[in-house]
Amino acid sequence: MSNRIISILKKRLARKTWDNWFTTFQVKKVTDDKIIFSVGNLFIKDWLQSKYGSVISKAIKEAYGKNLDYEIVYETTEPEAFNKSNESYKGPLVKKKPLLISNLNANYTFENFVVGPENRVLYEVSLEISRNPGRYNPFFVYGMVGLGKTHLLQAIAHKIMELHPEMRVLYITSEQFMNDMIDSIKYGSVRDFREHYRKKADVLLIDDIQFLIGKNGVQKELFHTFNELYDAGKQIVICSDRNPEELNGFHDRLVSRFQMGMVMEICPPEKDTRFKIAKKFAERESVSLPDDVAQLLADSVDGNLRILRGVIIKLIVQSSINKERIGAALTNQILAAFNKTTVSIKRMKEEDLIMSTIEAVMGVSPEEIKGTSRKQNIVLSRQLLMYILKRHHGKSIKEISKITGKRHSTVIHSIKKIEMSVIKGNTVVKEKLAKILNTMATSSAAG
Ligand SMILES: Nc1ncnc2c1ncn2[C@@H]1O[C@H](COP(=O)(O)OP(=O)(O)OP(=O)(O)O)[C@@H](O)[C@H]1O
Repeated sequence: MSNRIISILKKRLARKTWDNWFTTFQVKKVTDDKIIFSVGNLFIKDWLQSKYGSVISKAIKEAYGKNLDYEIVYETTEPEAFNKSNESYKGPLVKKKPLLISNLNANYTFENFVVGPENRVLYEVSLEISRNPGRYNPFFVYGMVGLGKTHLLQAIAHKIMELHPEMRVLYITSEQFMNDMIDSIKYGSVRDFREHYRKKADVLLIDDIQFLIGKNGVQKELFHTFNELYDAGKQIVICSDRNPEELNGFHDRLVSRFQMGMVMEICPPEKDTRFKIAKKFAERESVSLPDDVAQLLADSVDGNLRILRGVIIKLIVQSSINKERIGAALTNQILAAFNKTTVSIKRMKEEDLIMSTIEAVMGVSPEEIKGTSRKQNIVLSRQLLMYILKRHHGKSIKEISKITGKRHSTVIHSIKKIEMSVIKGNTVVKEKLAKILNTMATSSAAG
């Protein structure tokens, strides 16, 4: 009979709804007058009760031929952590004046976030988190590059500040967290660093967590920060380019913390949504985009929305310089130029892209990098390549050794050398590294 309720529900609900909300839903116990269901996540329990209560009641009636009460319970794999957090949460701990302790992009709001069917649930959940910070913890959003993760994170931050002005909201990238940690070690201010992250924020939003892959020391620090905030019932929101299980090289205990709350994927926008997003991008620049142009863009550019935005910005700039109307002709021209660059970038292997960027920034060719010269600039370029391959692209020592033709011990030594330079605050190395990474990010985003 219990299987029957599950199959009735499956039939009544859309596939996407089932996948989003009901995959952990099970019949736990049936008594004469009550059915107890269990789910694997606290947020889902509340969400099902408030949004799908009547569907569940109807399924019970269909299965048993009568109305029966039901209850949904949450079965945790980490009972202590969850219970502790719920008991201890009694609203924001720091009741102070509205205080923004991070820089947010004013455009990244819910109002500017175009919602299509592919991301409606994610949008609703994000709003719900903003209304009840600390209740559904943590909230983990993952998805491919340029799909709006940062936008959504910051929209949550904006909304929480609007609805709960007493809360202190801290938005950071994980790279910033790492740099702050390194600086605090360097300047002997670890206590201040911990105070800042563990005590001052009521809401912590961390962008691009995948940046910490392989960075064990920073992960350890983050783990303690996470636990302290979590135990105090403070909201944690995290985003990443991959789901928690795919965060290879992350401590298991951190991954399991990420999985304790709500994990949701941000999906690529469908064509109709891209049309609306194109209009919104132009509107953000105070320009009205004709429908035929928005349609052409929605048909031509999919995936990374930063490319769509890049095309629209170019379109606006070109039309203003040339005093030319924004129409299909100009749009096609700009699209063609964009396609050339993005296609050639896509065709490149990541190591070739890094090497060509190093060549542009350092003036050292791939042949010189793979060669045996001990010239200072060439050695530094070689070490930077190995460091980026390891720390930013998760390549193994073996793979890096194959790409560069260098021995394992040389690869390990080179990576350590750059790491130490960053920790010690060597400005030349830090600046070159930042320039290479920024150049790569810009070229892969927009060509
Ligand atoms: N649904 C949306 N509606 C309106 N604008 C959007 C939407 N999704 C993304 N954008 C815009 O697309 C651009 C890229 O989004 P964003 O930087 O948030 O992507 P991301 O997923 O964080 O990328 P990355 O993985 O590189 O960090 C931003 O200008 C953002 O405002």
